[in-house]
Amino acid sequence: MSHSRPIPLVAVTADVRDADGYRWHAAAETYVKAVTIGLGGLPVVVPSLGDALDIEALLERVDGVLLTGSRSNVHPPIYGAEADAASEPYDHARDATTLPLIRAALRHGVPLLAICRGFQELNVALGGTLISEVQELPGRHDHRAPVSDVQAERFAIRQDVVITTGGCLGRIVEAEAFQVNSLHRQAVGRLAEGLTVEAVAPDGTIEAVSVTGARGFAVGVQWHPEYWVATDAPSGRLFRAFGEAMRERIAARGGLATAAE
Ligand SMILES: N[C@@H](CCC(=O)NCCCC(=O)O)C(=O)O
Repeated sequence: MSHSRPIPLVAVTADVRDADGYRWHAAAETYVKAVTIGLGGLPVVVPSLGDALDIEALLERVDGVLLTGSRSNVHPPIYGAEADAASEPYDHARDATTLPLIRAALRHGVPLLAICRGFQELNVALGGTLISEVQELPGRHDHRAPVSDVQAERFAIRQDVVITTGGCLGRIVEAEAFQVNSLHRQAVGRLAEGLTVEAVAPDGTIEAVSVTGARGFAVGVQWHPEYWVATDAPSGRLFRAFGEAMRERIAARGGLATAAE
């Protein structure tokens, strides 16, 4: 059976958690649901196996990569900073997987959407740095999640972002400024050379980037478009653009290989 509108297969990155005597590789439901609801894709959670994961084989089979958010932080020595208790928790297995995955996806032109930690991984993967506890820095606002036991309150849309004029994100979301949610303690420090700023917060925090001259869709956002993808216009447009980029690549590669063909 061929699809008139192909269903992109989307690699979704996983956190590593230890519980009940097992090591789990997991992605939050909001991300995998956003792939289905937001772009009509088929999510596949990719274990953070580091060198044991055949990234080239993965990228041959998937149509895009979604880098998820996480409460864990990229290990600071990776970008030349000191590791201290304040920047914990870490997820070394995830770092060892996502950073090479980002570089390989960009090399092959595989569409990539990076969210929050994923956005920070994109900057680090291309040689940039991060700053920790951004809320403690002079002139910066508090970008952490509101204190609440209710997820909808933690992911509330409440922070202004201003879109870079003439950038790709502005064309995607069809807006010059809008509000987003904000659930992060770290932020971009030194922007990687290969990235273009697509949005900033009022305090100057970089909130979105694109990969300069990328072969395909390659966008990262510090906020969480997955959470309100069904109801928030900029979130929905971003996921639909990600989906269309994957469908264009599928078509350019001769369509989906399906069992019936
Ligand atoms: N840990 C990093 C990245 C932030 C991030 O991905 N947040 C998502 C977690 C959502 C939650 O708190 O439930 C940072 O803090 O900057």
